[in-house]
Amino acid sequence: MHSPLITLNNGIKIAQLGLGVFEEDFDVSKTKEAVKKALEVGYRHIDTAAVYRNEEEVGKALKEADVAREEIFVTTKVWNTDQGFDNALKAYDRSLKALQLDYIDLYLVHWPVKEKRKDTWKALEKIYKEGRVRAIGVSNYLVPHLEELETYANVVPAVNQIEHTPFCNMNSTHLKCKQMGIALESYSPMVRGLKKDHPILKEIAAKHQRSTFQILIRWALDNGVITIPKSSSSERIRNNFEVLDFRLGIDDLKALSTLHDGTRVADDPMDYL
Ligand SMILES: NC(=O)c1ccc[n+]([C@@H]2O[C@H](COP(=O)([O-])OP(=O)(O)OC[C@H]3O[C@@H](n4cnc5c(N)ncnc54)[C@H](O)[C@@H]3O)[C@@H](O)[C@H]2O)c1
Ligand SMILES: OCCc1c[nH]c2ccccc12
Repeated sequence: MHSPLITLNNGIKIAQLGLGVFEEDFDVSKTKEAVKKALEVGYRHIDTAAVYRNEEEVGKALKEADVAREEIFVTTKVWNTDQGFDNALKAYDRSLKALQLDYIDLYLVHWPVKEKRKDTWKALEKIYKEGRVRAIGVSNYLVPHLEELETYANVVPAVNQIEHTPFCNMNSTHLKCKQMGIALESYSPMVRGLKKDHPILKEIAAKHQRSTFQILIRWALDNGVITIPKSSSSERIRNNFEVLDFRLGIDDLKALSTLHDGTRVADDPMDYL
């Protein structure tokens, strides 16, 4: 069974359910096998970043996997220390080489670094207009960042990747993205397990005979949001993908909409204003 596809604002399609490969301890030894396992299970969307220090491992997995390149959607990101026009151009070339790819499907500005984000976006527009990347986007852009981007962008981001979960719902950003035609992508969809025993989550999980992790992944999918749960465990990689044969009901979504408590696992993008 394959993930549903989302059509981005430039017409290209992305698998709505992907695999994230950020290891908090930067232990890249697990990445290659995790990506190969994910592709074997049916994932066709891999999310990495220059700062994850594992683009080489992702590239090896893509080479070794028995899946055609054109079937796989690969995202990577330009890190904060590589922002600015010339730096971002060089960073893209480094990522392309590390991944051993002829093109990247989606290239994101990792964080809206103040003073540099406009020039960084101009660099990504150059790469995109030259046809060297299939789509460009942003990450950790909230409404103020998007409103500022609207004043200088010639290309509308295809994706905005943010921390968006029932506990840290960025509904105002989601609405702004919809208004701009930007697809929303949720990172840390499982809140890194912090909320796995929440009573409302457990009640919904029991009703569907699923894990609370699967309920959190399904929440993103049923809200039309792209999501990229991370695991390097073969069993969990499979479990996280086994969410395509059920949906949450309106009562489940209403209950999950009451869970916002500000819990987040990443920095607050509002600190980047
Ligand atoms: N753009 C950004 O700034 C940004 C920030 C954070 C993460 N991301 C991306 O999003 C991806 C996912 O986010 P994340 O890794 O922060 O958190 P996540 O919510 O995907 O949770 C990952 C954690 O949950 C555990 N886990 C995974 N599946 C499980 C299961 N079935 N049962 C029990 N535990 C399970 C994993 O061991 C891992 O520790 C990252 O790998 C990265 O690609 C992007
Ligand atoms: O995309 C994940 C970004 C991130 C989260 N925690 C970090 C620590 C150091 C560098 C990058 C990150």
